[in-house]
Amino acid sequence: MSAPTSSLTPPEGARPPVRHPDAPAPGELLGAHYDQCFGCGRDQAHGLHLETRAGEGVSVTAVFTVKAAHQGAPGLAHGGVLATALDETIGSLSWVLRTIAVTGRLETDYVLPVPVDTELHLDARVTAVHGRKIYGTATGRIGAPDGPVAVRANALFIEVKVDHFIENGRDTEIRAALEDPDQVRVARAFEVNP
Ligand SMILES: CCCCC/C=C\C/C=C\C/C=C\C/C=C\CCCC(=O)SCCNC(=O)CCNC(=O)[C@H](O)C(C)(C)COP(=O)(O)OP(=O)(O)OC[C@H]1O[C@@H](n2cnc3c(N)ncnc32)[C@H](O)[C@@H]1OP(=O)(O)O
Repeated sequence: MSAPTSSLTPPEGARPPVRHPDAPAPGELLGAHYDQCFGCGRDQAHGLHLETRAGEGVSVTAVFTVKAAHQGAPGLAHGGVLATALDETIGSLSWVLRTIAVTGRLETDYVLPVPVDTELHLDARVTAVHGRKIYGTATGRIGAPDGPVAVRANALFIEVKVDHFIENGRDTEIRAALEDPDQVRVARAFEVNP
């Protein structure tokens, strides 16, 4: 029987990721890509408020503090919320690639329960790129960057243009985003590729 293949395994011909020359410096705090984003948005009252920083190479780190609103079982984080934190962290690699991409597939391993009030320290990196397909991986650790591994994910992101959002988003929010100079500046920053 041949080895199992997965859409999360980079195909032959995939290449290593390239850090964009204008990527934020390692350690630099990445802003929100959208103020209403459930993962990183500053104005999203119900969100995770992830604080993400650029790393070395094509990597990022993030911190997510688990709140009572994120519970699934008493005193423990909901698995879907943890998947969101992993998804958002991998998605933030967009800032380092300067490429807009959306999640096509996300596979999550839950290793340890994560209590409320935990600071979950996440790190993510791009492992390979093949055409519009971007392969990423992320790990979440409890309490510190070298704490015990609680969650892991592998993901396939697909590169899209800003038009993806303009064509698919609800009119009200798209109009507001296009009228917000800060939002337009963020979107433009991702459109310029060498
Ligand atoms: C003006 C407002 C602007 C606002 C935004 C501004 C800036 C944003 C900037 C930066 C973003 C920064 C950070 C983001 C951080 C976190 C966000 C979290 C990420 C998310 O939470 S994001 C939401 C969830 N996400 C979706 O909402 C996607 C829904 N979906 C689709 O919109 C389509 O489905 C799409 C576009 C994915 C593909 O559609 P498509 O037509 O363009 O391309 P196609 O189907 O041809 O796929 C091309 C190749 O990918 C392979 N492929 C595709 N899907 C696959 C799958 N699932 N599994 C395995 N392989 C797959 C195909 O097999 C083919 O492979 P091959 O080339 O080898 O044949």
